[in-house]
Amino acid sequence: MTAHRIGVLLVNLGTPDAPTPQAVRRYLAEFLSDRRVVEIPPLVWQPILRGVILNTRPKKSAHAYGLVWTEEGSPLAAITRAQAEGLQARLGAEATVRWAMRYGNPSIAAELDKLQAEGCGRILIAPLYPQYSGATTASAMDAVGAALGKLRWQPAIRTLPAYYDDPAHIAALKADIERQLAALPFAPEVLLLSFHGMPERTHTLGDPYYAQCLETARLLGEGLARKDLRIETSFQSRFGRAKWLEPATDVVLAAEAVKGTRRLAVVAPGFSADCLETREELAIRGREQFLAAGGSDYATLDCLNVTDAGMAMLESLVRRELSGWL
Ligand SMILES: C=CC1=C(C)c2cc3[nH]c(cc4nc(cc5[nH]c(cc1n2)c(C)c5CCC(=O)O)C(CCC(=O)O)=C4C)c(C)c3C=C
Ligand SMILES: [Fe+2]
Ligand SMILES: [Fe+2]
Repeated sequence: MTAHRIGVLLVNLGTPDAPTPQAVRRYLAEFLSDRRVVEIPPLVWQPILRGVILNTRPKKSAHAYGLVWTEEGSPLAAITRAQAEGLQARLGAEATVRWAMRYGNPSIAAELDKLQAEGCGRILIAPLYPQYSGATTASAMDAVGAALGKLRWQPAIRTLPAYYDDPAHIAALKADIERQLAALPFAPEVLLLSFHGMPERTHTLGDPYYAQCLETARLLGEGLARKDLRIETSFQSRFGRAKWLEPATDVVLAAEAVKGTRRLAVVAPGFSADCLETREELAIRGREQFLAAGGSDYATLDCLNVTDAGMAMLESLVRRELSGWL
């Protein structure tokens, strides 16, 4: 085998194969059994997961997925695939680009196998999480490690570091958010930066995610600063009974409306691709929460997805990490 080619593997979280309770159950069972995600001893957690959560949540979540499902499948998978195709077009013959999901399909192990079969002896793993968390970035690398553990002949591996404060990332977000704000039919008084939350305990135990979200928010806030727009930060998607990072997005949306904010836009700079959390939780439920509390105009801005700004940023980060290989 000649293994001189360079491979790039884009990795995102994962998503069910279909918006059905059965498919969502399979996905949640894998996701929520990851000890990087739920840091409760398995002897305590597994009975709760199998006895309660997997009997109730799949039906509710499948309904939510059904509201945002596209002809190309789950938004997260469809957009990650499009990002891989876009990056492939930008890198041309210089590298082979594939994409994988940490949970569900296509799996990290299967895509690493394909890259090797295509002659890639050097592979850059690019977890598409701007902010590092053990629950996301490290978990993706655990899956890479597990796949490598089964190989006699391993490829050389590099990893794209978190890019929460990278000037190219902040500039791409700023340009894309300004473009979208200018196209809105109303002028928002508040721009809410909503990041996915996590248990506060995970932060206390030393996970850098919270600090990196706040730094992205600070840099982006400086970049977007103007007199007629107040920028706020919040954390969404609370799961389970433990205390999560605060302030919670749903609480902030209602509180803003109650204190008189009429026009609000929300954007999620912690997601590289739109997904259930943006298209359903923010765009549908968030809207209901804000309008029910007295708001009049609400918009959810898109993630960077496959915009020129987003793809140019991804290409520049990947080329930088491939230096010496390309
Ligand atoms: C962007 C970073 C993410 C962190 C940090 C994160 C932590 C985390 N998430 C859960 C529980 C759930 N998350 C769910 C969906 C989901 N989470 C992320 C990203 C992060 N999660 C994304 C991109 C998505 C969307 C997936 C999609 O298919 O579109 C879900 C599933 C949906 C549902 O049933 O509500 C759960 C559950 C925990 C416990 C956690 C802890 C650190
Ligand atoms: Fe999550
Ligand atoms: Fe959610």
